[in-house]
Amino acid sequence: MDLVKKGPIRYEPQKDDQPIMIEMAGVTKEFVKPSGEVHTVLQNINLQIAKGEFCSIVGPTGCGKSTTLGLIAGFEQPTSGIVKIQGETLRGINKHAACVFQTDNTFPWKTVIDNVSLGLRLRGVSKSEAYDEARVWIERVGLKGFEKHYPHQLSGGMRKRVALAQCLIIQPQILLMDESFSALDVHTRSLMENELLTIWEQTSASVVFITHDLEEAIALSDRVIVMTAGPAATIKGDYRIDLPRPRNVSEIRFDPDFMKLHEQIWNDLRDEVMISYEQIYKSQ
Ligand SMILES: Nc1ncnc2c1ncn2[C@@H]1O[C@H](COP(=O)(O)OP(=O)(O)OP(=O)(O)O)[C@@H](O)[C@H]1O
Repeated sequence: MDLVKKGPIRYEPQKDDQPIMIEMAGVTKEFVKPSGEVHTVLQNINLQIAKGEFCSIVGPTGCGKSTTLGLIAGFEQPTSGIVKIQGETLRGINKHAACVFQTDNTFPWKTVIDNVSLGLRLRGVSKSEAYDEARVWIERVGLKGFEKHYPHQLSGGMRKRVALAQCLIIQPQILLMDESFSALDVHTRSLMENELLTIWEQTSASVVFITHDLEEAIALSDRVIVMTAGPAATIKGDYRIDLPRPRNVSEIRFDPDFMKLHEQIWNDLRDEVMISYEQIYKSQ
């Protein structure tokens, strides 16, 4: 199985029959430290993600995964290079994208139905219509009966479902997920991963999923991108995950092809993790 592309090339979508949704062309991102020193986080990132593609990004801690997501969301602007969404240069916030972070996106003073319907209300949809649509999404994420509950009355997994419904109700073309399930216990996490796949398969959303967990990345994705250790991180490998769908994330881990992919990608990732550890050790 020769699934990896390496070297200074443009990383193209695996769903090559679909139009490009996200493009990063020659993207470099620098931050200026309080000392005035320039810190280059990302260096010349070239990446294309197709419509409907599920793409995970893995890499050592601090390499710039969240920064990459922030650039696609439009929270950050590239220092050089371009981010394009559906062929248009992104200026300001990406209106096609919704984000699910590690911490809850829910508003604690709003009920589940008010949290979930909020995105539609902000787009001018009437309360009754927004509530009707919210009920559909609340049921879809398995929270029927909890419409009137407040976030503090729910478990962490249930709050994550609210956050997902809150994002998905606006039918985003891009779903950006930053370690979204990492705070969940292992059982809730696999349930949520399977539910995410079921919902995603019914949409044409492109997903960019950041995780530290390589198994999670392989189990969910069409494609896993490995980043190098920073500073000036770049893309080291781009792996096609040609495992059959629909997938059960708990079962797919025992597939021999999964294990082979895991070994191959981990070989790449491990070297970067070791470089990152050395850097942290030397800086102490
Ligand atoms: N707004 C900012 N100002 C200055 N430096 C920043 C800013 N945002 C991120 N950085 C720096 O950029 C680097 C990459 O951070 P980022 O959060 O993107 O990495 P990451 O790969 O997501 O990390 P982790 O895996 O630990 O979550 C870090 O050195 C971080 O300190």
